[in-house]
Amino acid sequence: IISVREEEEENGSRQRDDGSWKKIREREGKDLLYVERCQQHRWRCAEVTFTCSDEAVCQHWVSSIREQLASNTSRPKHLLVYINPYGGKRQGKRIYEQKVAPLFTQAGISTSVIVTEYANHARDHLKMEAELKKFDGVVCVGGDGMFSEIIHGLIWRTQIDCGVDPNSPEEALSPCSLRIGIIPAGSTDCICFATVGTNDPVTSALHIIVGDSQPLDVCSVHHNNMFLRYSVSLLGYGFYGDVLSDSERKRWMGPARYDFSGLKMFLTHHYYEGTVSYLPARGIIGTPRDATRVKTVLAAVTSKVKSVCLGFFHPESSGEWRTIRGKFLAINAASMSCACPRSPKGLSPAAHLADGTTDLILVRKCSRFNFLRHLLRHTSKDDQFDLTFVEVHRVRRFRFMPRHCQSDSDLELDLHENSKRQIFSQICKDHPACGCAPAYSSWNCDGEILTHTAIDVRVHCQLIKLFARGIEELPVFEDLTNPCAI
Ligand SMILES: CCCCCCCCCCCCC/C=C/[C@@H](O)[C@H](COP(=O)(O)O)NC(=O)CCCCCCCCCCCCCCC
Ligand SMILES: Nc1ncnc2c1ncn2[C@@H]1O[C@H](COP(=O)(O)OP(=O)(O)O)[C@@H](O)[C@H]1O
Ligand SMILES: [Ca+2]
Repeated sequence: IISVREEEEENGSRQRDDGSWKKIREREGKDLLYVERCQQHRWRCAEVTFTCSDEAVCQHWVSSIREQLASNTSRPKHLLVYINPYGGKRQGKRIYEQKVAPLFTQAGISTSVIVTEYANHARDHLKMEAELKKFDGVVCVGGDGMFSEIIHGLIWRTQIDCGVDPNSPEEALSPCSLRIGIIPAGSTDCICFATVGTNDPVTSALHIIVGDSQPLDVCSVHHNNMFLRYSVSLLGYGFYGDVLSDSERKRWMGPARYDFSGLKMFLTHHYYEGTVSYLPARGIIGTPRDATRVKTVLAAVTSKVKSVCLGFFHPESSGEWRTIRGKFLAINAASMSCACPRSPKGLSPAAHLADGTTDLILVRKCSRFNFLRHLLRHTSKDDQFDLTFVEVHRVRRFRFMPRHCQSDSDLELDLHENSKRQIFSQICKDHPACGCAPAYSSWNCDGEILTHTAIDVRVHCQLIKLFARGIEELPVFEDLTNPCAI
């Protein structure tokens, strides 16, 4: 139930929102607004009118429904809304005003709305000015970049308030208590799509109104013990880093810039050398190669319950660091599936939202034809990891070092090759058309470019919470309280 509304008209008929006329019965009716599930994870606000000849009974219904709604502590009552008017197709403000604000009003939610005036406005407002105590949640109207601003502000502020040093890579960060709602109005909107199942402003608004809660893992990214950024979706070096760098110069093209740059970078076919080391996740249920997708926190909780029962759940137990050196077309860390309309199953279809791990996907140097096979599998049912040049590991922590940054002793091992390369790189500078790979790519961190290439990444389990419930893949009326039923 979203809310209950009392009919005001006394006589005849009245016009509905859609223009049609509705007959008012003899007695006043009570409209009940409720959530209706539609296709493909979409939700809509539906309406049903109840009438009763006894006005006292009627009033009793209304007041008890209102009391129950008011006493529901998971539902937000005051929200702080940030709108990026320049994200995606620049429709953020219109989307919020036309589709979302009327629903919040209907549900009795009060809002404080800030339309951002410059990049990082929302982040800095949350970091320093916002009176967070007044609110039950934050709403982000924009794309993944705008969401990234919001979490940077909120996580930073929470650490300062809790006396935790946000710069230290070893520090356990304090979880943020305010939930975040995402109204999709960006270009990719993968964080919304992967946590709600669709990019639809009304559906997102309804998840906020009913007070859903979905914990989410956050990766912290450091360079030489210096904090760089947080990431919740994709950290991508090589292909996705290059696509992002190239597409930033084509912002005027709107969301199509990614397809243009994607094609360009596919044809450019650069590979990068470096060393990846990682700490494999131990004691968790599931692997990135699981055919069955388990995305809802419910399923994650269920597997925890099962593993506790079986006695092998050790959240902190980790193995030894492992190291892989090579030439890569792409190094991707997906902390969630990264599903989006371009790839409805995402970069790592079985990634969990809230298990404290990220899926590290290494795509080694291969032919253009093979890389295309890998890319195309993101759009079909075929397994994108089932290729000899692709490997995937579920990890808690990883580091990357581009070859040119490696220590002297490492490089001495490669001395012979290195001197050859220096000669060739000079030739390449003189003849740029020779197609030799450049030394560095950049990291795409949730759609923002990182300033360093050598990074240390650590997953912080369930650091933030969203107004979402993961993608529902279970029959709606199954007994969700009984783990054995799932
Ligand atoms: C041939 C078709 C291949 C399709 C492969 C699609 C894989 C798509 C996986 C996308 C993962 C996206 C992860 C999310 C990243 C976002 O954080 C981030 C920021 O979003 P925002 O702008 O909303 O703020 N978005 C991005 O970095 C955009 C990544 C987009 C990648 C598009 C790649 C298109 C590839 C086209 C290759 C074409 C080859 C054709 C050969 C004939
Ligand atoms: N008022 C503003 N003017 C310019 N840039 C902004 C403004 N508000 C936010 N931004 C920045 O715009 C960038 C893109 O925002 P986003 O909402 O993710 O759209 P898109 O999905 O199209 O990239 C983000 O890096 C964000 O920091
Ligand atoms: Ca995860």
